[in-house]
Amino acid sequence: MLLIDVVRVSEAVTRTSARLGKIGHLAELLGRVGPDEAGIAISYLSGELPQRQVGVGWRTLEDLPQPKLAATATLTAVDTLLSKIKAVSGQGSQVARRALVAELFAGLTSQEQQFMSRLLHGELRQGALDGVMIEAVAKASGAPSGDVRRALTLRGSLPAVGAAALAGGVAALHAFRLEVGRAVSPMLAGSAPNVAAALEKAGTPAALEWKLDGVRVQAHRAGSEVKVFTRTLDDITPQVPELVEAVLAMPAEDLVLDGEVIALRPDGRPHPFQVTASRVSSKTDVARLRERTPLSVFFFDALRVDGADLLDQPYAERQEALTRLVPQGLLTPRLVSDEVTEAEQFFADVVKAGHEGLVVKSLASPYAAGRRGAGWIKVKPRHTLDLVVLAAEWGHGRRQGKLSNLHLGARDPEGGFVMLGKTFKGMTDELLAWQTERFLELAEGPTDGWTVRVRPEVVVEIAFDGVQRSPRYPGGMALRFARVLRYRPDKRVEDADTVETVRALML
Ligand SMILES: Nc1ncnc2c1ncn2[C@@H]1O[C@H](COP(=O)(O)OP(=O)(O)OP(=O)(O)O)[C@@H](O)[C@H]1O
Repeated sequence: MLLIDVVRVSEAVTRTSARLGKIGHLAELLGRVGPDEAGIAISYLSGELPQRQVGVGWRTLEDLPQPKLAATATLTAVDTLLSKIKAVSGQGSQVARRALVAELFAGLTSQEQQFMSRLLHGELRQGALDGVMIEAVAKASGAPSGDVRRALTLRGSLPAVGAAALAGGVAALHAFRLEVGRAVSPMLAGSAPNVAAALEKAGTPAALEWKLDGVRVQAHRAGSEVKVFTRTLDDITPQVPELVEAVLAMPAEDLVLDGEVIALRPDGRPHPFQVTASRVSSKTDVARLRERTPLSVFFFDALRVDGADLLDQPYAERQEALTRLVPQGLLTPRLVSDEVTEAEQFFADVVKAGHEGLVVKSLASPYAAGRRGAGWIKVKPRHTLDLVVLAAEWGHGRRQGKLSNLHLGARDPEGGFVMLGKTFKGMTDELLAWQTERFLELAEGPTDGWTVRVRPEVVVEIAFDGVQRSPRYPGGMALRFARVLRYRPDKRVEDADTVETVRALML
């Protein structure tokens, strides 16, 4: 298939506002693409490269070669060149990479060049499109969309799942199983404003588990080999030797466990989140870092033990498997209770111990991989949301010349964002300087000299006192006393909280 076919469909999808219309355009193309190129087409249309990052910056794309007049580049040819670009590294790599980038762009028309530049910069990435793409794959392959979703949670890659569905239909989708060594999208938690509401949602008795503010980890073991993945399915095995050793010491050779790693101080209280995050992301000198900032491991779920998949088993049974396997000190502290006062006391204790709050879990719920399942509900003393910055206003007075007041949006699962309020609180001078620079880079559209609209790419963690009804904003609700806690460069826009999550917090 030619790249131009994909470019045209991508443009048609952007122009169409109706969901069904978007699905129709995508399904039509997927019905035509051959099995070898289906994965590439789905990647590009989702705004991603199969190679993820290829290391081409703006500088490399400053002066592009003359575009071709006729479109002849095939998806395969483009993909092969991108793989070559990614593979070039080491001495003199800049020059070699530039030459390959020039070769790639010299084969494209100007319409394709524009598409490819935006693709390389991640500007076409839209998490909201995932749902649409799942429906399109279902439509083009004749498989139910539920089957596409399930395979996706087990494989985590829409291009791989989509290509399989298009080639082999339902049967190919059913062949996706939990595999040791291949990361599964982790189950996520919904929210409740307090412990009583969480218990009501989960159904009693429910399990109350400490919510540790560390880094989510999924550990896989096959024989003597262990692999560890993050919430975004990145392999971090070399960075977390403590976890690898803990898993190797367990009496099962075939397992997949879910948990959290966190850096604790000698007195057992947690370090600030950044300390754990930076320890986990540091790749060099791990042995020395480990001495200075050891990681503690807490497991809270078992997805597979000795050949048995537990994903569809109720929480209570998965816990039994977990407690048989994992030493007491490595289990996340928990309490099973059906009493609000007891549960509130447990919540107060965990917060006093310096931790984030609780995750309240329904004893009957299966492991809803990749979903914000109703079976897990988080409760924190301070409400926080991960929101997307939609615009920023120039400050005045001491903040003259700085972009200050942020317009905050929650993700609409149907696409786009719903504005929930503004805040200029919680910003240090350093943060103001950083955000001014960042948002000017992301500025788009006309400005009234006051408000700068920005591409919705930055996720910020906001603390607030509650959600109230408000006719002023399109979602009919607004945050009370919103303030900035920190930016979340570790989160993608697709990971930001949705309007539904916010609605669940309205009292
Ligand atoms: N006992 C626990 N059970 C489940 N998740 C836990 C637990 N303790 C800590 N966590 C962490 O909390 C997260 C669950 O909340 P959620 O699914 O909303 O993720 P999140 O968006 O990263 O939330 P937050 O920013 O509030 O940590 C998990 O991803 C995990 O990292």
